[in-house]
Amino acid sequence: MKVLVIGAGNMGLTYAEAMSKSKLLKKRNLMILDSSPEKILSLKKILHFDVFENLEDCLPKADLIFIAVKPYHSEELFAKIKALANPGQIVISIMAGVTIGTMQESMGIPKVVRAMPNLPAQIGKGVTSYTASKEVSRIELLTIENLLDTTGKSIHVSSEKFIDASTGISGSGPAYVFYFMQSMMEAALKMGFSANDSKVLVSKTFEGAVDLFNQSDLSPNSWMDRVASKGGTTRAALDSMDDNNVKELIKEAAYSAFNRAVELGEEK
Ligand SMILES: NC(=O)C1=CN([C@@H]2O[C@H](COP(=O)(O)OP(=O)(O)OC[C@H]3O[C@@H](n4cnc5c(N)ncnc54)[C@H](OP(=O)(O)O)[C@@H]3O)[C@@H](O)[C@H]2O)C=CC1
Ligand SMILES: O=C(O)[C@@H]1CCC=N1
Repeated sequence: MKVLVIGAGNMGLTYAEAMSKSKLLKKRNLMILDSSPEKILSLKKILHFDVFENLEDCLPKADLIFIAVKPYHSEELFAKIKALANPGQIVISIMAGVTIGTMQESMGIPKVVRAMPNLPAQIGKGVTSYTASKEVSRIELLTIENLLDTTGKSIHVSSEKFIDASTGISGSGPAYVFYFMQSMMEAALKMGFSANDSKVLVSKTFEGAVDLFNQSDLSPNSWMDRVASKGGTTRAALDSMDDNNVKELIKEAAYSAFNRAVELGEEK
């Protein structure tokens, strides 16, 4: 099986590295294409895969086409792919919003998988949701799941609605965590800690809390109760967040990302 990754950015390069290093692909079965000349130069220094500058030279050889460009680059790319593709090829797209129907029609390829990964894929700790058009067979889907798992954990979802929804939870989610971290680091700096101490205090707090959560069946609410003493400091902070409606605002933010994913699909 030959895989072509289109778009060597944050996500495309991450998947190219992970898939080419896994035992799933034989040597030299990973091709990568990017439109930026500087990126091509740096990619050529990486030895796990073959680098291409023109679609004509690589697309016809691919069994699986992994699309990792920004949604606003997709329309132009699809038209070029359509001229070279054959209907037996399989497309996996990680683009936010762009629907399976649009991809089938614009590329003339019936077998399409839509997936939504997240940035921790870069360190093998990503989570990816995926769903497929009915033309993709069970065996093909199993192979694709194994490829997605090279960057972490994947979950199959029953419809594209859940791809847009997981964009609002896990796809964009790392940025919400960084937002919270940034806010806490700014508070620590204001309290007089050095930049380095602020970073250590905040990052270790996140790491420890997530590890605790993962090692038990307790809900986040139960863990909050274990930290908060009656009339104590944590309760003062949690009450302040509740008074300011922070939980509702976070839910609203996740819905904004979900809605934006749906909107991106409608813009096509
Ligand atoms: N970043 C994230 O955390 C996540 C991103 N995604 C999705 O992944 C996709 C990629 O995002 P990300 O990796 O951050 O984006 P990047 O901008 O980092 O990477 C995209 C790359 O594709 C290149 N490119 C653009 N058009 C073409 C083309 N026609 N042929 C070949 N290469 C092309 C770009 O080149 P140039 O820079 O010259 O335009 C760039 O190098 C997006 O659709 C996004 O929705 C999904 C989940 C998480
Ligand atoms: O912000 C975006 O549109 C992409 C999709 C999920 C994460 N980044």
